[in-house]
Amino acid sequence: MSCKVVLAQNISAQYRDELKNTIKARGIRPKLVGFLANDDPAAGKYAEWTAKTCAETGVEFELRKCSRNDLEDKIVEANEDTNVHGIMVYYPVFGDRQDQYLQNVVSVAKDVEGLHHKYVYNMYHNIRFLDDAHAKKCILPCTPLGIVKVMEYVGVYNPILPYGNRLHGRVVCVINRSEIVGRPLAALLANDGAKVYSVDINGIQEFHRGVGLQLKRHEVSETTLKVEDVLPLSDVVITGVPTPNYKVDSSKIKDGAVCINFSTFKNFDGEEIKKKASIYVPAVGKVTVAMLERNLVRLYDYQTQGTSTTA
Ligand SMILES: NC(=O)C1=CN([C@@H]2O[C@H](COP(=O)(O)OP(=O)(O)OC[C@H]3O[C@@H](n4cnc5c(N)ncnc54)[C@H](O)[C@@H]3O)[C@@H](O)[C@H]2O)C=CC1
Ligand SMILES: Nc1nc(=O)c2c([nH]1)NC[C@@H]1CN(c3ccc(C(=O)N[C@@H](CCC(=O)O)C(=O)O)cc3)C=[N+]21
Repeated sequence: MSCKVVLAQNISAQYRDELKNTIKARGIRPKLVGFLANDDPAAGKYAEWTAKTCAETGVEFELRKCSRNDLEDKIVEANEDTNVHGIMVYYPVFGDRQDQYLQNVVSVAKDVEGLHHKYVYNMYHNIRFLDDAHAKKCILPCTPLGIVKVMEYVGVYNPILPYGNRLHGRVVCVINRSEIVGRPLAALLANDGAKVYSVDINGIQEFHRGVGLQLKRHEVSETTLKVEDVLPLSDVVITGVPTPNYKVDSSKIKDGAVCINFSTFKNFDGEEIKKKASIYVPAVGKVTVAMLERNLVRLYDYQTQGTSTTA
C-alpha cells in the first residue's frame, strides 16, 4: 500500500497564511455575515468552523440567526449596510425554489458563495471576469473552487499547460450533481479541459470541451454508462453522496487514481481505498472555508477600490 493521504488542513494552510498576512499588512477588517435560518446540524457545524477560521485570519464574522420568514428582509438590510462586505446564507432554508430566489436577493457585490445568477451564468459559460479590462474576477462557489485547489495541490492540474487548459487529458468522475456542488464542479473541471463523468442517482452525463479542446466552454451529453463502467476509466474520483451507507466500490477504481471525498459521510472505505488510490483526500471542508474568506477579501477590494490584487 503506497497511498498518500492528504489532509485539507495542509492544503488550506498556504491560503490561510496568505489571507492572514494580507489582512494584517493592509490593516483591513473585512466583515462576513452568515445567516442561519434552519436547524440543520451540518449548517450549524459549518458556521462554527467558519467562525473559528475567521477569528484566526482576522476576518470579522457575525452569525445572525433568524426565522426563515424574516430572512429576506434581513438579507436586504445587510445588502444596504456598508459595514458588511460579504453575506452567506446557510442552505437549505425552504428546501425548494424559494432558496433559489433567496440566492438572488443577496447583492452580487456581497455574494461570497458565488450563488447569484450572474456568477452561476458566467461560470457555466466560462466567462471568468466581470469587466472588459479583466480587473475583476468572477466569484466561484466555495466548495467547487476548493476542490479545484485540492486538485492543483495534489498535481492533477498540469502547470506546464496554459491556464484554462490544465486538465486536458484527465478523466474525472464526480458522484453528486447537486446545483450547489456537483454540477458546478463538473462544469468547472470540464471548462479547464477535463472529460468529466457526472454521476447522480438517475444516471451519468459527460461534460467535455471536445477532442483537442476545440470548444471554448464545455458541452454536456447524456450517456447510458453506469458507475462501474466509468470508475475504471477515471484518473480522479470525487464523491459527495449525503448518506452514511453509500460506499464507492474500490475494486472498480483505477489503480493509482486520486480519490477525493467532500460529503460529510465517508463515501470511500478508508482501508480498501488505500490499497488502490495513489492519493486520498478524505475531506475538503477546511479548503472550502479558506475559499470563502478569499472570496470575501476579493469582494472587499471591489467595494473599496474597484479591483483586487488577490491572486
Ligand atoms: N465539505 C464541504 O465544503 C461541503 C460539503 N457538503 C456535503 O456534501 C454532501 C452533498 O451535499 P449536496 O450536494 O448539497 O447534497 P444534495 O442532496 O443536494 O445532492 C446529493 C447528490 O448526490 C447524488 N446521489 C445520492 N445518492 C446517490 C447514489 N447512490 N449514487 C449516485 N449519486 C447519488 C444525488 O443524485 C445528488 O446529485 C453533504 O454531505 C454535504 O454536507 C456540502 C457543501 C459543502
Ligand atoms: N450556503 C451553504 N453553503 C455551504 O457550503 C453549506 C451550506 N450552505 N449548508 C450546510 C452545508 C454543509 N457544509 C459543510 C462545510 C464544511 C464541512 C467541513 O468543514 N467538514 C470538515 C470536517 C472536519 C471536522 O469534523 O472538523 C472537513 O471536511 O474537513 C462540512 C460541511 C457546507 N454547507
